[in-house]
Amino acid sequence: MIQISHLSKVFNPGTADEHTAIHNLNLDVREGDFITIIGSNGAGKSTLFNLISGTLPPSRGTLQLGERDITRLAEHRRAKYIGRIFQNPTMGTAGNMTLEDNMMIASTKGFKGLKISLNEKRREYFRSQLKRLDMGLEHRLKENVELLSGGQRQSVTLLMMVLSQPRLILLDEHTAALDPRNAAKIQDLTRQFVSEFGLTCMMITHNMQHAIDHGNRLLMMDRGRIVLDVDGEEKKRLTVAGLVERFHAVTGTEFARDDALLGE
Ligand SMILES: Nc1ncnc2c1ncn2[C@@H]1O[C@H](COP(=O)(O)OP(=O)(O)OP(=O)(O)O)[C@@H](O)[C@H]1O
Repeated sequence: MIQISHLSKVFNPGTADEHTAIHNLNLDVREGDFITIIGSNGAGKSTLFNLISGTLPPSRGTLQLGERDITRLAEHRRAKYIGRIFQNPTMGTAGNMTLEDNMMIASTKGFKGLKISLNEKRREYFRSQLKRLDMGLEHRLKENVELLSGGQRQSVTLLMMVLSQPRLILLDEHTAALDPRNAAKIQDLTRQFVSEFGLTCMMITHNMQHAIDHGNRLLMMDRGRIVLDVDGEEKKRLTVAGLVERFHAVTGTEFARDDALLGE
């Protein structure tokens, strides 16, 4: 579905600050894959997402989405196919606009959508979708999104993303800024949407247990490389202790993130 070949990213090339954040990385994401990604600090996880979404151009290598080479495709044009949710719950929605206008923009992919009719039929559709979140938001269509809590806002972002039907969804620690109850709620919704809509999804998490509990495939990154790629039955058998051990075995270093082990 998405094929990443010999992808490299070098920051500040030719200077004293030169740093290779992604090293000759190869990855074939299959249709319907739900991939969780863990890695030590600075492993290159967000840089990989920046390269996939087109936020950054690669130094070398190619990205192919289906039959199409998207290596040089501008970020805003990729956005139709590749959706991304960030840690910060305020980033996925426009706070000073109403919930229904936010949903209208997402469902029609652009501001011009507002000129199309936001009629009662559409409102009813938005209400029925918002009900899925089980947060009572179906009664708050006319409220500005900035009035919602972080957890509610991130749920709306997730719902809007799913409804806009991108081919690939990138979740960049999308629950890390939420309190544990809301984080668990969003993780549950993520799991539910992925299976219900058959989404293809990549999720960065610092929580090893989440990485084990979610998805069908797990990648571990270290210093710009994928050092572990596990799926199927082997993934189901993973444990946090086992992952830490394997990280040590393949990299020769300790996993440098305490929060990953503490499950915070
Ligand atoms: N714009 C940039 N300019 C220079 N160096 C960068 C830039 N973006 C990232 N880096 C460096 O590239 C490396 C990988 O960073 P990245 O943010 O992708 O890691 P990460 O795995 O997401 O880490 P974390 O878990 O700490 O968020 C780091 O050493 C980082 O300092």
